Amino acid sequence: MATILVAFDTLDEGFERIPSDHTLIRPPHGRDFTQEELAALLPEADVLCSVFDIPVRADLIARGGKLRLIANYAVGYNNIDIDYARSRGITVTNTPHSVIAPTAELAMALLLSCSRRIVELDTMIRRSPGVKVAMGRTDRMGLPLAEKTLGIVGYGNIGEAVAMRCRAFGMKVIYYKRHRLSPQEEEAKGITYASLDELLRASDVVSLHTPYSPETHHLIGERELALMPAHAILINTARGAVVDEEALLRALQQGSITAAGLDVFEHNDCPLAELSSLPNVVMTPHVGTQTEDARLKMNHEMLENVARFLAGRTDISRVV
Ligand SMILES: NC(=O)C1=CN([C@@H]2O[C@H](COP(=O)(O)OP(=O)(O)OC[C@H]3O[C@@H](n4cnc5c(N)ncnc54)[C@H](O)[C@@H]3O)[C@@H](O)[C@H]2O)C=CC1
Ligand SMILES: O=C(O)C(=O)[C@H](O)COP(=O)(O)O
Repeated sequence: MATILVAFDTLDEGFERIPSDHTLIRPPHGRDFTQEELAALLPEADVLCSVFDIPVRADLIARGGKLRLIANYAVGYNNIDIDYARSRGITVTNTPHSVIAPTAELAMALLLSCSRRIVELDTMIRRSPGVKVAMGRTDRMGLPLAEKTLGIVGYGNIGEAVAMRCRAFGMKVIYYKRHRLSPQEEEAKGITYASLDELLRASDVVSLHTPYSPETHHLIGERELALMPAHAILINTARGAVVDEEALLRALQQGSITAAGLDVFEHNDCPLAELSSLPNVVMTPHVGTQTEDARLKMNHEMLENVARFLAGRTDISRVV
């Protein structure tokens, strides 16, 4: 029978999927296991349940002599040393289905907040409690979305869900990914391919949805930001280091793009301090999947992967 080490604090719902003859090791509610605790517990574990903000590096994995499965509670798995896991024959799974809609909804929330300057206007009202804020007819105008162009960088599950929502707002959608879709797929989805440079030049809104990898590190840097029109908006719900945050800060300060909506940040999800003083930035602290529904579904999806793997099934969300 297997020992399942759950590295992080999570809901209880979903654990009923694990047959009771397996041993579960979970941290006390309210906190995650530390790296030291994980290193001490791993030699006993057949399965490790991990999450995007707990690094699962080679030195930690190496402690798991019996480890057969790392089940990540996230679609992104850049917290795991995948090459080392592969070299050890350890399976890695993720939770691709439950994160799609909530993350796409957050991207829409950031987009609408930026395009209609919601946070800036809300702050104005709060600064003068009980006083009507006087707005000139042309003060603080927003960017309309209808008939504008959305550029999706990384057209996978979440990119597609954002594209679908933006099409409902009347936007034209162009996309960039490594492997272009077939003309039939493009036609069915109502999207047009562009190279990254073409997309950046042509888009009024750019929304990032690639995984983080050495290939996507600083995919959007100074050169790419300079290609975007001055009225354009950048949305990042992917991973912080897909964008060169220093370069983004300069672009926003200099007005070479209009606004940014950011859920993720380059340095361990801690935004550069200077971003906080810019009215044209809307920030959230990596909460793409922070809804009750998503948290439940992610738990179920992760634990279903564990239960199926332990039952010898291959119908799991396997990344390695
Ligand atoms: N802010 C949040 O809370 C959340 C963030 N995420 C992030 O969103 C990312 C995307 O998630 P999904 O859409 O589910 O993944 P996915 O695997 O369905 O789609 C990723 C897309 O990016 C493309 N891509 C990969 N490398 C590329 C490159 N170098 N250049 C251009 N395109 C490239 C792929 O071809 C694919 O179309 C995750 O990897 C994760 O980092 C996901 C969920 C929640
Ligand atoms: O799925 C991903 O990739 C994510 O970024 C996660 O949904 C974030 O989940 P938490 O770590 O906030 O539980």
